[in-house]
Amino acid sequence: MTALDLQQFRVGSLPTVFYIPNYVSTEEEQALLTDLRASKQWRTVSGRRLQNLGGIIHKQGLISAPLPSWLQPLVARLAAETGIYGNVGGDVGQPNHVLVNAYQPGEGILPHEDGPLYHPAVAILGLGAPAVVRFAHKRSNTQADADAAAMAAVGGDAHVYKHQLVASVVCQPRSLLIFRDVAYSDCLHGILEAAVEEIDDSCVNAAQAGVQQQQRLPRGGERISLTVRRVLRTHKLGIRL
Ligand SMILES: O=C(O)CCC(=O)C(=O)O
Ligand SMILES: [Fe+2]
Repeated sequence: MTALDLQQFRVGSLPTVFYIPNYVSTEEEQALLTDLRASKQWRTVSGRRLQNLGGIIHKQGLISAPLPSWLQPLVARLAAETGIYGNVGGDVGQPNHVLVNAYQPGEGILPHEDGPLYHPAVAILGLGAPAVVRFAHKRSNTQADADAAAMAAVGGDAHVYKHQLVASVVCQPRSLLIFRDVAYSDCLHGILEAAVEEIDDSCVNAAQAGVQQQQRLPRGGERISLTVRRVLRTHKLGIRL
């Protein structure tokens, strides 16, 4: 497998976001959806259905488990083609964890950062239905505290806390969203709890995703996404409990 020229898939000016339409074919999508739906690993966490494949993540790192065999070709292809998982001892870094999230129309994921447990780059494959991933600049605690204090001083709500939206990416089914650098380290990302997405001026990939600015995009059906990452510290389940 040869490396892709990622630069040709760069979208927007936020460092650094890439969008690759049709990363998998409709046949591959159907095969993945069939295996994902049949998996016994589904859990419900804070109202969202998810699967942890490759092991369970703890504050200390990953208690690793083998990735399912049907997922291994995709993960190997992602590592070789994107090269985003770094270099490990002279070899291309391999992702070791896949978080699978299922979203019905109207469901989303709150703005969050993926944090320091991972090599700071992530690839998200979207299947089944579209969604919009929005990036907002994280504000420093000092800045947020100063704003909250200023608010409180004038009798306002000290908890009002707005992140600044910097980019939104329409993730069509079968597409790959990759982000790293500032987008990984200094931004939050999330998906609105919307049944219909409003495409606004913050959209950085309207042409690549085949949508128009100001368009309304119905989420349409269930979206299943695969968040593919490399957890930096891993432990084998040999710990005596
Ligand atoms: O489903 C998505 O596109 C986003 C998932 C995500 O941000 C995560 O798993 O950390
Ligand atoms: Fe995330």
